Order: sequence, then structure tokens, then C-alpha cells
Amino acid sequence: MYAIEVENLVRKFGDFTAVDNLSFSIKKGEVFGLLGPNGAGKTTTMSMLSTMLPPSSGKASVNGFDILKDQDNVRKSIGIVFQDQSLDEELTAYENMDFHGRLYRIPKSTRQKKITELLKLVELYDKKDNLVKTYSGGMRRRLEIARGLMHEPQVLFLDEPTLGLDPQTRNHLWDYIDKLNKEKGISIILTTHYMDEADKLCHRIAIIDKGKIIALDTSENLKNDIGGDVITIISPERDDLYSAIRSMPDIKNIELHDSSITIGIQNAEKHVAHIVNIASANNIEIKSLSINKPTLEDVFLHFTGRTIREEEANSKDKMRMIRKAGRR
Ligand SMILES: Nc1ncnc2c1ncn2[C@@H]1O[C@H](COP(=O)(O)OP(=O)(O)OP(=O)(O)O)[C@@H](O)[C@H]1O
Repeated sequence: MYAIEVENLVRKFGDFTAVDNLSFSIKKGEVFGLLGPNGAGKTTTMSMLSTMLPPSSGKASVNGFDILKDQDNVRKSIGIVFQDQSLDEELTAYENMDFHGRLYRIPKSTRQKKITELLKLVELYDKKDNLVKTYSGGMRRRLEIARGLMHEPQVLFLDEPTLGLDPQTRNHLWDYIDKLNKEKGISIILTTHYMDEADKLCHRIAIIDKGKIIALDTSENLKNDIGGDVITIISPERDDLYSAIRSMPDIKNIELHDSSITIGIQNAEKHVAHIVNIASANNIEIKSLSINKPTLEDVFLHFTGRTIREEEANSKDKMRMIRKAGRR
């Protein structure tokens, strides 16, 4: 059984199609990422899978339960951490957790044990009696994750889990998410517009743009599929080197430039020694050699002709933070 199965899922708002015929499945124990720019349809997809928004057409199941026919069981199977914070600022961390446990009718003795275990897991146990309004952004997000795990969900939904957090806090949170997956075996679906986040956390990534999946695979395969690595060599005897190595069997393409040679090749590091040996056997000097690995940004560019514009994303992050602050 899959953690999530999605078949031809569509969501329209009036004439506008926000989610356009998505199909994918997520294995149990997998961390799966929906990566795409703002407005790509990620949150809308998560909202449908968590039964908060009905699809216009198509079907999906979570933990084997149909999102339309078996909503109660879907809800019991999932923990949710969405973009907008939903903690009670005037309560302590413990009280927030306890309140959530009561909502799910978890008996008192189990509740206390669970709260202790989860607050320790996200390293907030020492601060359990502090009011949430005294918490930093990273601490709040960790508390939200712990709270989302109170009822022992099989699948965790994380919508932009590190939005608006500073790089150090993001790194910390990534460690917790990784730990949750490894230690508790929880399947995780997360959305992000941060390439490094998808790269670091996700076993597989669906790149989504304008409501459609444009590529889906492991990060490594996605990068390899667009042509692999690029080796750049600077040498005073470029022409000789070019002639000596151009017939190497694994080279996908080789180009001679004014001051360098560039070689497109998969798993570049495996071929570097061979290239250096050929140069040395032919008395050719190599001044420098560097390997560039393609990034997920290159993958997105390859499929869409555009970049996921981080400036745009960042300004949107700021707007969200201002909006949230205004609500307090
Ligand atoms: N309730 C709604 N009514 C009309 N349009 C909507 C509604 N909700 C979302 N949309 C539109 O659907 C598209 C997808 O939005 P969605 O929030 O799913 O994108 P996203 O990839 O999660 O981006 P973001 O990270 O900015 O939320 C956007 O163009 C958005 O404006």
C-alpha cells in the first residue's frame, strides 16, 4: 500500500486551473517533495489531500483512505503543519500540545507520555512551560511539528516548513524532519520553493509549475537527466588536449573555448584521473580543472525556460511574515 496515491487530480477556481491533472504516488516511509515557484499549485494540492478542499475532478487516497469517501480516516492518518501558524500564543507549549491531544480524544495518561516524548524529540522539553509568545520562529515551527505528531499520524504534511526562517534555523529543522522520517518511519509530503530544501530532505521530488508536474524523480536522476556534470579545464595547450581526449567514450559533449575546454559528462569525478593521465602522457599542462554539478535550479530552467526566482519568493516570505505579525 502507498502512503499517498493521486490520480488525475484537478482543482479549478472559476475558469482558472490551479492544479492540472496531477498523478503521483508516495511510498510508505518516503519523503516526497513538491517543488515549485509561488502559485504553482502546491498548497492547493496539499489542501485537497488533507480533505480541506474538494477536488474539481480526479481521485486520491491517503494511507489507503479515499479523500472524498473516507475523510475521517484520512484526517486521523495525517499530521498537518501548514504555512500559517495556528498555535495559541497565550498558552505554554505543553498546554498547546495538551489541547491538541484532547481534540483527538487521546486519554490523559497517553497524552502526558506522548507530549513528553515529542517535546524531547524536538528539543523543547526544557521550555515546555514557557508561553509560546516568547518562542522564536524556529521554536514555534518545531512545536507545530511536534503537535502534528500527537495522534501518531502515518503521514505528515509540511507546507513550506522553513518559510521565513534564517539559514541556521532551517538547517536545524531539516535535521528534525530527517530524524522523524528515519526514527519513526513517517511518510512525509512537503512543499517548498527552496531548491536546497528539496535536495536535502526529499527521496523523490515532483517539480511542479502552473499546476502541472513537469518532472518527477530523485534529485540525482533529475540532474543526470539534463546532461550530467560539466568539467572545465584551463590549459595553455587546449588544442592538443582537446584532440587527445575528445574521443573518450563517456563524453556527452566537448567544447573548445578561448581559454578553456568544457566537457559534459555523467559522474565527472570518475573520469578526472583518466583525463589528467592522458594530459600527462602527452606532456600537456593543466592549469586548473573544476567540476560543476547541475542544481535543481538548472533542472527547473531546463524544463520551463525560467528560474524559480528566489527574490520573488523572498519578498513573498516577507509579506507572509508581516501578515502573520499583524494577526498577533
Ligand atoms: N481560493 C482561491 N481562489 C482563487 N484562486 C486561488 C485560490 N487558492 C489558490 N488560488 C490560485 O491558485 C494558484 C495556486 O495557488 P497555491 O497556493 O496552490 O500555489 P503554491 O504553489 O502553494 O504557491 P504559494 O507558495 O505562493 O502558496 C495561484 O495562482 C493562486 O492564486
